Amino acid sequence: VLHGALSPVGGGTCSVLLSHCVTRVPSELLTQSVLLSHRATCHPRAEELQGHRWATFTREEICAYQSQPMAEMWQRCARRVTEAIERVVEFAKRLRGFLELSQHDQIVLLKAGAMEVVLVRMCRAFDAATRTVLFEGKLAGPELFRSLGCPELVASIFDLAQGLSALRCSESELGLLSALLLVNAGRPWLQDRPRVARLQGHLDVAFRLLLRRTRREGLLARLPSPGQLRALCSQHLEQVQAFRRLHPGVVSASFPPLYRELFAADPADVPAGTR
Ligand SMILES: O=C(C1CCS(=O)(=O)CC1)N1CC[C@](c2ccc(OCc3ccccc3)cc2)(S(=O)(=O)c2ccc(F)cc2)C1
Repeated sequence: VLHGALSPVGGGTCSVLLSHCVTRVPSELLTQSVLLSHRATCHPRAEELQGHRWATFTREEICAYQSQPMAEMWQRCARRVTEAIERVVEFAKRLRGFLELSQHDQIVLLKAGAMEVVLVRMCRAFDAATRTVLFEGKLAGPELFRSLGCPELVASIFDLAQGLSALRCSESELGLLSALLLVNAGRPWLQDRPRVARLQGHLDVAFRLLLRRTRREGLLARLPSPGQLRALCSQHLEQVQAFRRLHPGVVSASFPPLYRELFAADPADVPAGTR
């Protein structure tokens, strides 16, 4: 699925015409194109989030979610996170230099980093005052997700969103942070590590210059650590396995193919030659 989504045929990249800002230095051009790619692939858009006074779910609606079967709630979340990951794939395709990497390395970087970008992007849809997140059109607290049966994972997701929203990141900061979560030369299985490292270097310089320009250098020390993001993604994988043991067949029968490919690859799915 990921391979198909990356094929240039499926929606070409839009190389942003930055003709109107001839005075900018390369790193500011890069920052601007990352910001445009980020804004184009986040939903809802920043304006919609700020302007709108989102409603919270009523007690009855929360009870309805809490009494849904576990499999139904898992399917809902799997569908929504897959939609979010598809937008992250689109964001990656618009990142200058990403599509020039080998398909193999593009897939390696997305498999390792797409979920981390979704978790970082989540803080945009998070309301710190009420500790709620936008879910299916209204603001939901962790208790709404009770029927998932994984309270620690839900708590970790909310903690991360709470921590990130306290940093009050700008869309440019979130865009460059997301780009650096994807273009990470430290990921395992990369074929052309030096090439990824060069692209990562440009993004790192652009991020640092942005932070210096806006006097936000202190942000770097307060961002979630790679270990925290990795731990959350591992917790998610453990819970997917636990869910599959409780409900054999549901994931393969009714979860999105992209979700299955990323988080529930069956040994049986692996091409015979490499089993
Ligand atoms: O916020 C987003 C999107 C971020 C990218 S965007 O472009 O700004 C559109 C909005 N989210 C995408 C969907 C959401 C999501 C987040 C993490 C996640 O982790 C994997 C998982 C799978 C199954 C069970 C538990 C956890 C799954 C879905 S959600 O459903 O609202 C959800 C929320 C809290 C929670 F505790 C569980 C689910 C949050």
